[in-house]
Amino acid sequence: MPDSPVITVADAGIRFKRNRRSRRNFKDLFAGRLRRSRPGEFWALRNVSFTVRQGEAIGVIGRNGQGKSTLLKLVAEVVLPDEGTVRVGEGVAPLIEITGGFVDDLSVRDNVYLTAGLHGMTKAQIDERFARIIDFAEIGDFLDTPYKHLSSGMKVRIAFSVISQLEEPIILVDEVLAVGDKAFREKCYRRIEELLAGGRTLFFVSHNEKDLRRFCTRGLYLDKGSLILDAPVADVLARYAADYPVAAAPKPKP
Ligand SMILES: Nc1ncnc2c1ncn2[C@@H]1O[C@H](COP(=O)(O)OP(=O)(O)OP(=O)(O)O)[C@@H](O)[C@H]1O
Repeated sequence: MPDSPVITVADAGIRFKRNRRSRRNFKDLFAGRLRRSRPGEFWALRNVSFTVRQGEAIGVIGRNGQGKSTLLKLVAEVVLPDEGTVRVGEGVAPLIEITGGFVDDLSVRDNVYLTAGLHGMTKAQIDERFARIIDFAEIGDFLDTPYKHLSSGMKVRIAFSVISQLEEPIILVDEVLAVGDKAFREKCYRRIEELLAGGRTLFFVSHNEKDLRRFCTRGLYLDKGSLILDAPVADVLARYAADYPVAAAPKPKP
C-alpha cells in the first residue's frame, strides 16, 4: 500500500533502572505485570503512540532527559519496548550517539566498511562510494588511524558521512551534529535536505528552533516520558515555548 505507515508505535513504554545496584525483591517476584514499576525503576517513555508515513520529516522536541534519544533508539530498534509495540517497516540509518556502531580499535577505513556492510552494502558498493565518504568527511589523512584517536568532531564527520551514504529509507539524527564545526554542520544540513528531497523519512532531535523549522514539518513534543503533542512543527514549538518560556534577559542598568 503506497500510503501505509512506515513506522507504527502503539502504547510504547520503556522502563529504566535509576540505580544499577537496585535489585528486585521477593515481593516483586509475585507482583507480576500489575505493579506499575519496581523500586528504583522509572518509565523513560510511556503510552507513546504515533504513526509515520514515508517522506515525513519529524522533529522531536522537549527538555533534557524527557525521552527524545530513547524514542530514537526505539525506532532504530536498539532498545525494545517493555510495553506496547514498535513496528518499523523499512531500514534505518541511525546517527545517534557519536560512537554508535563504530568500533574504537578499528581504523577509520575498517569502520566505514563495517558500518556500511552492516547496513547491507556490498564490498563493491562500498569501494565505489569510499572516496566520496572520505572526501565529505575531509579526514583523508586519518584513514588508518584507530577511531578512538579521532577528535569528537572528526568522529561525527566520518559517522555522518557513512550514514548519509546508506540507502536506508529512514534517517535518525540525534544532537551529535552539534559537535561538528559550523561549516561542516551546514554541509551536513544540505545533505539532509538532499535526502529529504529524495523521499527519505527523517527523525531529527534538536534544541535549536531554527534547525527544527528548517527540516521538519511535524513535531513530537515529549515531556516527562509522555507524548504531549503531535502536530505541525510550528504548533509544537509554540506550545513548548509557552510551557517553558525562556527567562527574560535582565534589564541593562541605567
Ligand atoms: N540506558 C539507560 N539506563 C538508565 N536510564 C537511562 C538510560 N538511557 C536513558 N536513561 C534515562 O532516561 C531518561 C530519558 O533520557 P533521554 O536520553 O531519552 O533524554 P533526552 O530527552 O534525549 O535528553 P537530552 O535532551 O538531554 O539529550 C533520562 O532520565 C535518562 O537518564
